[in-house]
Amino acid sequence: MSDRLLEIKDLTTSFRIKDQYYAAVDHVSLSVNKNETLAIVGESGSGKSALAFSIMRLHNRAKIEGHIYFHGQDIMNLPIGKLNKLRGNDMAMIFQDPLAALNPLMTIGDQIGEALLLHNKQLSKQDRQSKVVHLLKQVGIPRPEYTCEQYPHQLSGGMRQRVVIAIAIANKPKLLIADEPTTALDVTIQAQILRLINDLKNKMGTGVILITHDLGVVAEMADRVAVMYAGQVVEVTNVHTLFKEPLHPYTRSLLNSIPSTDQIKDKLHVIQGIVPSLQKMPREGCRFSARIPWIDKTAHESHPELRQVAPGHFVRCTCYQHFYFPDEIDKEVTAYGTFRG
Ligand SMILES: Nc1ncnc2c1ncn2[C@@H]1O[C@H](COP(=O)(O)OP(=O)(O)OP(=O)(O)O)[C@@H](O)[C@H]1O
Repeated sequence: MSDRLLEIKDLTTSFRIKDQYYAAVDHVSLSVNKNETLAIVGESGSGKSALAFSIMRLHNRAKIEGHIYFHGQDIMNLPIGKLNKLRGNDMAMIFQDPLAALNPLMTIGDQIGEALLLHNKQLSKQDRQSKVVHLLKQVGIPRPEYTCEQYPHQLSGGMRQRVVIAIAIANKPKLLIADEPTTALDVTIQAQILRLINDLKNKMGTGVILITHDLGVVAEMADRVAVMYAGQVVEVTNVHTLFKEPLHPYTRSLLNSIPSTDQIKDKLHVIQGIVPSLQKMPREGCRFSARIPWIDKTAHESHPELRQVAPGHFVRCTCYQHFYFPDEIDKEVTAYGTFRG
């Protein structure tokens, strides 16, 4: 049997602004296997959350085109009843904002209990209660029986996020999408939550899509990484290659902008500019070219596609073959009195 759990083909998600639709996710194709963590990285506005919401089919106003195969079945046209059964059961999502994900009028115990009932309607009240307590313990809540009786507003941000995670993992989903799951948490809790997601993956064979800004988390958790920029995937490879031999200028810029202890850097690289807004996003040519203006225009393709450059390693646009950082020139100028042309 195939290990392929999720296959996204040519997915485009567009939002309507005034009278026009603009693609926030632009022809994205990606896959996730069982027992695999695919990290999705990229700056704010690159389309990571829009992609996650599209996979869960949670956008109600966006136009979504393409295919999403879950266990080989295209779920794009699944009726809402079947889709609801899939969500929260086989596919679950941990949202960035825990407060928005919880019902303010229900106790924590009832909310987790409701998620459990979705999977097993026959579950007795007693079994439900003990499973809720077990889940709360799993996510590191110190007094689970007490927390069961509390409402979301009575918990700290970190505690609420742990409850959201308890709900997401309640039915041992086959696919877990975690959108910045630990941003709101302090480092010790963060490590605990990440371990929990890893345990779920290793013990249950869960496929995980992990959206994060934190490349340290990527290094620790991911098997493969997809780098997104301006709605497109610009590089996909395994985690080892991503850190050792990144190719796309954007990936290299992201990696070069993080502090490192094992490499002495004169100064961290700052990526010039910002991800353009949907309306201002260039729709032709290399979308990253405006942020690396020192690279000759001829280095970019006019219709850059994601191409395989080594087994399992995909890169968009040939500009990676000509890319260098400006301070590399500075150093050469100082050292040799020459300018690389
Ligand atoms: N409902 C919406 N209506 C209009 N534009 C939207 C909507 N949701 C997202 N966008 C736009 O789509 C683009 C991608 O947003 P998205 O939230 O997916 O980025 P992201 O990479 O997840 O960023 P972050 O890391 O900040 O969450 C942005 O330009 C954003 O403003």
